Amino acid sequence: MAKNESNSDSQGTISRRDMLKTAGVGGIGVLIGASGLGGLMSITESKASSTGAKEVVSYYGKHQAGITTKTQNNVYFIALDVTTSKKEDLVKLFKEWTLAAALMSEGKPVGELSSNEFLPPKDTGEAAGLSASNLTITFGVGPSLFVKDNQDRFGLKQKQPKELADLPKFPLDALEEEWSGGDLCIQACADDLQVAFHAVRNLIRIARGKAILKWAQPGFQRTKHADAKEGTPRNLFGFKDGTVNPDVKNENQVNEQVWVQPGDGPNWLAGGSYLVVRRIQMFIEVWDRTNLKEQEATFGRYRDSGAALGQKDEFEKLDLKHKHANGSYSIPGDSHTRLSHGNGSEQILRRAFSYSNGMDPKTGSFDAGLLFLCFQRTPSKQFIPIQKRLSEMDKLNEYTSHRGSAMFACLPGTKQGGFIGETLFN
Ligand SMILES: C=CC1=C(C)c2cc3[nH]c(cc4nc(cc5[nH]c(cc1n2)c(C)c5CCC(=O)O)C(CCC(=O)O)=C4C)c(C)c3C=C
Ligand SMILES: [Fe+2]
Repeated sequence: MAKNESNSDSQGTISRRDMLKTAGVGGIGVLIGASGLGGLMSITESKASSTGAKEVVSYYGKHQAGITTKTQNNVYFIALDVTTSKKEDLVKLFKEWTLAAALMSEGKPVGELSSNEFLPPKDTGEAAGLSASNLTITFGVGPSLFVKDNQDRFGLKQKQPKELADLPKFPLDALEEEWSGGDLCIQACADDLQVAFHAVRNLIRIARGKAILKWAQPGFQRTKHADAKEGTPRNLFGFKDGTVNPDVKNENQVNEQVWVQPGDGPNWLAGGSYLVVRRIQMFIEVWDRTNLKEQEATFGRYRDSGAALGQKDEFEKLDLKHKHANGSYSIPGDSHTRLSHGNGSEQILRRAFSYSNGMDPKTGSFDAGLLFLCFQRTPSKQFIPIQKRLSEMDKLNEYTSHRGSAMFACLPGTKQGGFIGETLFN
């Protein structure tokens, strides 16, 4: 935050830094009583402000944030397993998560930072003084929340959409249980990794006794500081990744491709979206020994400009018929671009992030790759047919391995006073 900017936003809300000061950490020293956060919020909400909300993505709305939101620099993605067997615990959890997520999205702590020295603070504190950094928190439910080991765990079996099912096994899948599945998921995206981590950490803390972490994967893209022009980010193979995507500003397109529509399935999911996650390892050492011509033939695009082979501009409409003088196609038949595009009828909203988890102890190489996250209205007509084509003959498969996989239904959004999941649980 710039030195002369106020910490408060236009709604009279207050940042983590102001909250710290109010709580006495920054020196002002107001005692917070047993009324805790509720009391504190009533003090702070009346605070007027002169500047607009900075780096805040509004939490409440028809759809959850973090889907058509402009992609942030970082993600912290987690899958959880539910440990409670009581539906009312789940409802309570989603109510608490909603309030906490709304606060954190505004750059506020989830509870008082230091009101009682004999108790652990409600908020873990590492985001104190940090801006909201465009934090978005997106919640999803997996097929196993509905039925696990043939058990209708929470009386929700009748509400399970047909589309919310385990993905089929694709050729070359090398999936590991430790990176797959989950009853619930949380995608926290922010322009600051510490802010994203703080969000999931506090949400897991709130879930204590009700749900546990199953797997977690942070991811990154180039920062907006490093690329002031905010061009298409490059993946760890050095190629621009994210060029062709539905236009999130076009309401017709997102209704067609991304948001589940009333009548598509059970009504509780209308306004939500299906998320497919693939944790794809990329063999960067092998790639780095591959010549540029081969690399470009693998993607069917030029590394430098991102344009399709035989074409000039990154965003030019694909010309799959373009041929070399010798009559062969400029964009090879086994290239990632030709196969993922198909006949253009299937589209997904990709929101992928690179990851780098140090060294893979089994091989001594980097454990690095792509946390492939994509949103869609109907997985059986979007991700599944695309991935079927790719898994059968994509040249990229020589350099990648799908190690993790999961599917979630991201719930519709909610209004202030409501809670995420209300349409499913009520
Ligand atoms: C099943 C869906 C897809 C998987 C899995 C996937 C993996 C994957 N992709 C890249 C890099 C690039 N992908 C590009 C385009 C592209 N990829 C998919 C789908 C999957 N990719 C689609 C639908 C598209 C767009 C197709 C089109 O209509 O043109 C590109 C080209 C530039 C771009 O448009 O983003 C790159 C580069 C990697 C590295 C990867 C797995 C590690
Ligand atoms: Fe791709």
